[in-house]
Amino acid sequence: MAKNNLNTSTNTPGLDANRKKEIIGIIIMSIAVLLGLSIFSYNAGDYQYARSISFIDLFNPDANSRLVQNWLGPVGAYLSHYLVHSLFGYTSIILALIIGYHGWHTFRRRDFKDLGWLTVLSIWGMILLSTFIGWLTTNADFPDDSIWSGAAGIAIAQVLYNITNIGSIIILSVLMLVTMLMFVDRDLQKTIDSVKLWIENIQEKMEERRAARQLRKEEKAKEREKRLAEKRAAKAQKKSEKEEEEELKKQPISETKDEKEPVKPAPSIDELVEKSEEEDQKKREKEQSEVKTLDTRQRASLEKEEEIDDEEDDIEVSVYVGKGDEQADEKDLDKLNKEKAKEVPVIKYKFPTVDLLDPPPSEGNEVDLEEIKENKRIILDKLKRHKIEIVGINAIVGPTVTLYELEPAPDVKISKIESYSNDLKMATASKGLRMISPIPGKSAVGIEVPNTTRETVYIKQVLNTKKFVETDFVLPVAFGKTIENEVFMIDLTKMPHLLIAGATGSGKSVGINTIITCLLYKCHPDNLKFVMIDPKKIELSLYRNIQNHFLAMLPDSDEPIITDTSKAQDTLESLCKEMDERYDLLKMAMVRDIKSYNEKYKTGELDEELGHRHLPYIVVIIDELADLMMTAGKQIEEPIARLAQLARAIGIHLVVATQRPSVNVITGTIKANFPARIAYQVASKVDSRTILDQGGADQLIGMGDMLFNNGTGMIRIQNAFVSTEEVEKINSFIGQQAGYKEPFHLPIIKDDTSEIPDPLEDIDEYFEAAAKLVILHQQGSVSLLQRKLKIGYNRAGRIIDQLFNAGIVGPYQGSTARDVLIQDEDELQELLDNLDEYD
Ligand SMILES: Nc1ncnc2c1ncn2[C@@H]1O[C@H](COP(=O)(O)OP(=O)(O)OP(=O)(O)O)[C@@H](O)[C@H]1O
Repeated sequence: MAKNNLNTSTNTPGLDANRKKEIIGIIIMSIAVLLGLSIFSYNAGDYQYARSISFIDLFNPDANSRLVQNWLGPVGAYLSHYLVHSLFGYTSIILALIIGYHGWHTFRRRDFKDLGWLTVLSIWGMILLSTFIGWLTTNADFPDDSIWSGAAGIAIAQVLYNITNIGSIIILSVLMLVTMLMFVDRDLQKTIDSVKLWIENIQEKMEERRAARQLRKEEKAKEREKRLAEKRAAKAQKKSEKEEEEELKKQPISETKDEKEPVKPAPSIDELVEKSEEEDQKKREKEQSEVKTLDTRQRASLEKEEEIDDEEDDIEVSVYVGKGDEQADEKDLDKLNKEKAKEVPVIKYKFPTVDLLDPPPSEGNEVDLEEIKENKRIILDKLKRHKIEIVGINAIVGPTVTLYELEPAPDVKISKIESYSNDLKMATASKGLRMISPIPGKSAVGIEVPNTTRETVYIKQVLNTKKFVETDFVLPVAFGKTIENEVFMIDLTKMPHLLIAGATGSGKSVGINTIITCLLYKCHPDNLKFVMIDPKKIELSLYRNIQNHFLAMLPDSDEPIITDTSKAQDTLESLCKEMDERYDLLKMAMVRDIKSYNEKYKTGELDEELGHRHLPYIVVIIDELADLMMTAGKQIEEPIARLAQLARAIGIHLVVATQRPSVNVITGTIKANFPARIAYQVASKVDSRTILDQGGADQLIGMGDMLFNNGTGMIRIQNAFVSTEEVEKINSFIGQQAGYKEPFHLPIIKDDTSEIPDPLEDIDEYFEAAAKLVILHQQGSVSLLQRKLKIGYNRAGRIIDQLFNAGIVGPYQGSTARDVLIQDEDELQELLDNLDEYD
């Protein structure tokens, strides 16, 4: 539109906007050249002569103007005096270069977007350089009379020196270095990548050349052989003809001789070409079968939406949209959960109902065929320009991105397409463009281009699918939807720990809420406990409401959500102790994992007297590992690594998130023990590599766009969105129910170096009642206290320890209950009276 206006307003025929730009460009470049020449030919004495020239002198051929040596005469003398002498010395030449570059841009009608940054950086570089030289001139006897630095450079250097003394040269040097690096490239990673790419391209070209040379050599050799063979055949024929003649001469009446064995003719050029084509075909097939073996996952069933055929090119694009998983009936999950709750009579519990979740908007996202057509055109255009031929395109439309599967012509190297990913990114003007090369299982390259309008995946769409409702996973987590619109679900017991990273605002917290929500909708509080560590103090605070149902904590802690680093450390150590205890229990029960253990316990095969108990799964959520690592480092790293290494079989699973995926937060030890990793959008390729061991997460587009890597392959998922209101509703639904008397208690960590604790320190309020019970039953057993006092295993165990310390029961005796050392209540009273602190 603007262009049209411009054209109509210019009435001069032949001088359209573009031509004007070219003329202006040439004028600007000429000015730059003149300026450069005047600076280049600066002469210190010129200015005096130039000043003495009067107006009349300009018409006098013998006037002083003749004495001016500057190539641009008096005008040049003035210009160069101000620029070289008064301002920045010879470094002012940079000004001429900048002006010239602007002229060139105008002439080539290029975009000025990036030029602003370069101009500022160049001017800054000029001032810095002249100051640097000025410093050397004034402080290091640089052989110069300010021509190189100019008066301004010297003045700035002087001021800097007066302020920071010798520090000024260090400051200047560092600034110079940084400026130089910025000149090289604003994004150093990009530079390294492009240098790598460049080297790879050269290598590729050299290889191609070598192959071509080899081919030529082989062809020549074959030709030579062919010629030789022909010669030999001709010779042989001649010889045989001669022999025949001689024979005929010798036996003129004899019958015709036996037919001689024909000489094998040399292969023709056509045969050779055919043979080499066959060999190539075999090679290609072998390559393709190798690629196929990379496939790690099944493709979901896709529905073909449309076939777009453009008149401009003859390649049609087949558009596919995943069918999505079948939705369950609204009441299915609730019904199943009701049954499940009945099976666990320990407490009366109602699972959160599906209607607590917001219904997704009724209208789905339309597939934008125009957008697909446009992207296809851009991609093909770009590749065609680089002489890359594509023979087929599929577009798979996902909720956030569309995957274009490009099938290159047989002779095109897949790595060649990959090298143009930056070009394609610019051409499609997309924020994040990810390349998958090759697509596992296919000899095709994938290009993921973000959709202009993305579709939010709501948690209800994911939880209310048959896949989730009917799953028999123990700890099912349905993260969201894949590009094929499939619900992506894992069993945390199989994974078994998750490491999550993503820049701030990328959707980590929503992701953690999705994980917890999935588990709350599928697990009974008797089977699942959470340990929540939230140094940021806000994200997980909503879950305080469900502490008596689902949270596990240290008995002496008054905060169900751990926000303090030292408490976090204690809790992690306590979890290690719980892990060791669980291992002992599993060993005693002679089972290999928690599932078999709980089954055995349920059937009554395990004796409570020996400390056997039902073991709930424990999911430890750490939202912001960086905060903990910064303050406690090794003390936090060690228990996390231990748990991650060993806790899998005994039902303790870690979900650890951080917004700072640097190597001092995600250390080698932590990383090695978390094979399953999730990356939301991160700031750089380096961050992506820290979390996923490869790039890609830097190309994600935020708001729950994530990559999941379980060590065997990578998959892009749109995380399901669960709002804070939904989380609140679920929590208050559970929190309102009666639940257990207290949160699940983790074992107390005893300081090994300290003595046996004072028997009457932190005495339990049930101490006296417990003492009376064991005396009455003459049996010092934990399960007796658990049953009669309706308390948990840990607390009962602690009370037994206190009874032992007070001399009421005897020491631990393995499988049998402890002896009771007091005979009756009178004796007990006497003992209690003697314990003065207890009075
Ligand atoms: N799956 C999603 N679908 C749609 N929008 C989302 C999704 N996940 C996150 N968002 C949007 O992005 C915003 C930021 O998400 P979130 O708070 O989870 O980021 P974060 O990575 O936890 O950030 P921080 O580290 O600062 O807490 C949310 O308020 C929401 O609007």
